[in-house]
Amino acid sequence: MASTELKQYSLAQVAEHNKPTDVWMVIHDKVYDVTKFLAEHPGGEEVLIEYAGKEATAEFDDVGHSSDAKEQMKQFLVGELIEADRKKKAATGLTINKRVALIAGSAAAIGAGLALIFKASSKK
Ligand code: HEM
Repeated sequence: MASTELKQYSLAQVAEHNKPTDVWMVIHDKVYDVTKFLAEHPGGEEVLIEYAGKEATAEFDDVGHSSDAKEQMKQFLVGELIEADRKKKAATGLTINKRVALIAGSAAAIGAGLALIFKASSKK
């Protein structure tokens, strides 16, 4: 797998790169060193510095970055987050499980409701 070739970093290690002269950040569990990109970022260097050493996935996605931007960021990839620190993924997994549970629960409730209606109407 390609991802196993990437260097593994913890959030604590990424957090050490939190100065305007040394900016790392986490986007979708990947670790980026955007220090050399600061001055070129069309969205300005301030936002990148603000997220120096931090998780910036939600903010990156909120901007609705173009596919060009996503292509460009590959140049700054230095590694990926260690499995234990990938909170976002675990949370998404839970959300999907919850959704499935909700749908299954609703289906059961509708089924039970229909059964009651049938029972009631067959008594008449
Ligand atoms: C490696 C990481 C990043 C790359 C390569 C990147 C690249 C780009 C590019 C190419 C644009 C121009 C518009 C587009 O093509 O979508 C842009 C705009 C922008 N970016 Fe980023 N970006 C990165 C990270 C971030 C992060 C972490 C934030 C916020 C915390 C951010 C905030 C913005 C904003 C606010 C704009 C301006 C949008 C506008 O003016 O409409 N970017 N970025």
